[in-house]
Amino acid sequence: MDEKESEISQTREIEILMVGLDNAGKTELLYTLKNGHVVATIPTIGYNVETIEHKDVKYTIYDIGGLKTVRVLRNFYVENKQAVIYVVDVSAGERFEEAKKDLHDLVEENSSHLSNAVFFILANKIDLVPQFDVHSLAEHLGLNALRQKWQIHASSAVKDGEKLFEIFDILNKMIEDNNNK
Ligand SMILES: Nc1nc2c(ncn2[C@@H]2O[C@H](COP(=O)(O)OP(=O)(O)OP(=O)(O)O)[C@@H](O)[C@H]2O)c(=O)[nH]1
Ligand SMILES: [Mg+2]
Repeated sequence: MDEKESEISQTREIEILMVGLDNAGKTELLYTLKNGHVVATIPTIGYNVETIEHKDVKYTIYDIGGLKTVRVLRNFYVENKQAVIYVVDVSAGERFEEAKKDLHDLVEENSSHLSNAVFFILANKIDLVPQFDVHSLAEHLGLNALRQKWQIHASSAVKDGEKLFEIFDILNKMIEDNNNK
């Protein structure tokens, strides 16, 4: 790698939209990643944005409040996002249908901006239901209907600690593969 190339790779930036229903655990995930420890959260009325550096890549994450009245805000932040992290509370099975509709609404309402984004579905709060089958969530959410690349992974924003950084490694690879397709 010559000097110029290495300069470019060091300043790589990835913008991520993080969405999902209220109480899914988005803000907990964001600040556990940012601060390295669990924080007390309150429902997000608006959004949070943080930049986190990991292995020479800067990830800027827009965490949009999921309450019904707040979530429309996301439509103002979809531009230039290479990835969407869609967070689902796996302990709230009664809300899977609502999450499915919400996810597909997001994609339909922003089809041009998100046409080349990758989708990272986080089956969060897995610590509360450790036996939960993540693949069944893919079916509940109708992920096979998505035209974009997607993956689904389990997480616990309160228990996983440093392991959460794997999200970035997987996302990075997904984005690279997507750009080279
Ligand atoms: N047990 C457990 N609790 C979690 C997990 N992630 C988040 N929580 C808790 O769930 C509650 C809601 O988390 P938030 O991060 O505020 O949820 P949110 O998705 O940002 O919600 P909105 O801001 O309303 O959209 C908080 O009490 C968190 O501590 C998890 O993985 N496991
Ligand atoms: Mg929040």
